[in-house]
Amino acid sequence: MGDADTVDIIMVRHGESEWNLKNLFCGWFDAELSEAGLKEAQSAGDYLKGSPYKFDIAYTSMLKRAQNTLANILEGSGQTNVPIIKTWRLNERHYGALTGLNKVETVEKYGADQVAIWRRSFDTPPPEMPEDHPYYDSIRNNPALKEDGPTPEEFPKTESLKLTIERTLPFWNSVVVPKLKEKARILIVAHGNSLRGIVKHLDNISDEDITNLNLPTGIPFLYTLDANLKPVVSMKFLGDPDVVAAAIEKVANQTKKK
Ligand SMILES: O=C(O)[C@H](O)COP(=O)(O)O
Repeated sequence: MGDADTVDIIMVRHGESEWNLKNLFCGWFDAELSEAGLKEAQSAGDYLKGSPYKFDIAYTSMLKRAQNTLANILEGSGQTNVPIIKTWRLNERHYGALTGLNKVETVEKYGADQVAIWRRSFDTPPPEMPEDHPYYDSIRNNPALKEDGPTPEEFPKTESLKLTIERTLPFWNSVVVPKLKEKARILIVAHGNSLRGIVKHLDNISDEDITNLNLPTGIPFLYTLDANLKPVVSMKFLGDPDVVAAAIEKVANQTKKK
């Protein structure tokens, strides 16, 4: 737990989605949680219920896999009264033309090195999503994005991690940072790559080293920040270390044949 000079923040990647289960590139497609993902969210809630962590406010994306993970965490930890702020700026990175493709099949078609660049490099985006792409309309016309979404000019057709960070950081700096400075107790439930961007920013991880970071689904992690919002505790996963390691490995290996 933080002390008088520090502040804690808990972050969680959403539980496994239906498209994670099918090993499809998801991005801005609004996939549901899988049964396993729902259970992950409920387990995270149970864990937090028995922990000292209580929240004053929660932030999440405009995508239901993150929103439903958050709802289950708050319900499981007995904190359903926590106000929730939703923003497109916490959405998963947009996977462009890869959206809906199977990750292993994409490796077979383009090679492991190219797919690794598209998944984990800092500034190389996947190919743009064309307007005749099977998922272009459902993404572009997602009603959730009418509540809070990019302007037509901002609406991405693909995103690198760099581009994702460029639209997440304005939210982090203008909304989250002032709350952290007030010592608010914050929970963020978002996505593998929008969270990789926040982690990169907090820990000042190099553009090269960030390629090695994979975040597991549904396992909360803690940052404890000093008065200058510099980490004194970085990415401390709140769960069994063996379970965490296996979950991270599972994400890394999604592009490998079973
Ligand atoms: O958007 C997706 O496909 C996943 O949520 C993240 O996929 P990745 O781990 O392949 O970046």
